[in-house]
Amino acid sequence: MSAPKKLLILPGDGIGPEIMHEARRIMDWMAQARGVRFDISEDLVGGASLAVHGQPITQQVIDAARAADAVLFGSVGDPKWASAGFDRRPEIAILKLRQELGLFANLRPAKVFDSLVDASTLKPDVIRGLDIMIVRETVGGIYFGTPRGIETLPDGTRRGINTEVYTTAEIERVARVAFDLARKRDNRVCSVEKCNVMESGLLWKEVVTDLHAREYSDVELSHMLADNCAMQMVRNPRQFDVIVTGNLFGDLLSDLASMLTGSLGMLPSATLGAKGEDGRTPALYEPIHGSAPDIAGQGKANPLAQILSLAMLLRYSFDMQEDAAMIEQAVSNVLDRGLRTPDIMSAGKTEVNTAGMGEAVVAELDRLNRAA
Ligand SMILES: NC(=O)c1ccc[n+]([C@@H]2O[C@H](COP(=O)([O-])OP(=O)(O)OC[C@H]3O[C@@H](n4cnc5c(N)ncnc54)[C@H](O)[C@@H]3O)[C@@H](O)[C@H]2O)c1
Ligand SMILES: CC(C)[C@H](C(=O)O)[C@@H](O)C(=O)O
Ligand SMILES: [Mg+2]
Repeated sequence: MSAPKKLLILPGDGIGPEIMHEARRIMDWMAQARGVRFDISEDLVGGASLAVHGQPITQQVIDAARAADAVLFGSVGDPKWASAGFDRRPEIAILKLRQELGLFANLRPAKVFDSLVDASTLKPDVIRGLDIMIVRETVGGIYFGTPRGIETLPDGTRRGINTEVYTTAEIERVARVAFDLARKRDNRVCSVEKCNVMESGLLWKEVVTDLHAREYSDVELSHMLADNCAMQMVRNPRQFDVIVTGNLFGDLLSDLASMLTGSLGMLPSATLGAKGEDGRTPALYEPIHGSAPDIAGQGKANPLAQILSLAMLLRYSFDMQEDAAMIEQAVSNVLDRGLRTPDIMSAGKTEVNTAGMGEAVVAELDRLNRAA
């Protein structure tokens, strides 16, 4: 029998530990009801790590993430550390993990569950059946380009600097992920940049166009300026299948896309690296939202993005298609039955707290498992 898969769990800050608790509930159920064995370890990141180790992520955690078959991440960020200095931000934990593990392709699917069409602030007719995949580049662009920093000018005023940098290789590898995904979906990619203003955007467009002509001419390719894309996503989001874009635009567009599905608390993500010589693909799974300090500790957080991130982990890293599909089905059924955390609550539905939603998903999994 092969060794159990190594799973590193990093709950983080704010609502992170609360929603991770519900994902763990699912893992416990899988072990007990389906005999699924994982080699699970858990560690500190973000403000939780700063409080104990004085740094947002330790080398030990980075090494453990590298050694794991997959990482399930919660969220980081805590206003307590706002004045601790830019080098001691909790958010460094996720940025460092992406960089150190080479996690360059962040897959952010925005799918509308039928029973949540009324939860979106957009009209049901606009979002019913929506299924978009945003592929966001996550180790380059303005997040990491140099020069960067804050400098004091001779006249005593200050200047903040960040630089958008993309190389051909960085653009090509993320575009390849988008084209490959499109082939398994509706076969359409929309590449998003601002080539009208930024040279890095111009290069982005050229590289994607060249790669398409060389290797992916069977896929329909379109290009869109990022500002127009934000508008089109609200006007007519179903026009999109796969969107591929850089780090910052992808961050903004995916938060926007989450509201089409009803709530930021609904969107999971997978961030993948390049396959190594050992045949393993480094991967981290996390909700796209943050630590939500405004609702932390109140039992109000929606755990579904975290639970759906676990489903993505099972599908992409462990090839457990049946288990992943069963979790997604359980989530869908629970929503069909009218259970809602406050962020997706509407008239006539039943409000539950974070634990209530997790328990309901487990009960539904149990029902589906017995019926199978
Ligand atoms: N990957 C990450 O760990 C990550 C992602 C985004 C933001 N952050 C960090 O999180 C902190 C808070 O940032 P923010 O407030 O701008 O963004 P946020 O995503 O934490 O919250 C934005 C809004 O959405 C709500 N929300 C988010 N997740 C929810 C959930 N699961 N259920 C119900 N409501 C939910 C929050 O209550 C809040 O009103 C900051 O420190 C930020 O840097 C971390
Ligand atoms: C916390 C922050 C560094 C992060 C990002 O900007 O990538 C977050 O907003 C996200 O979407 O994962
Ligand atoms: Mg974000």
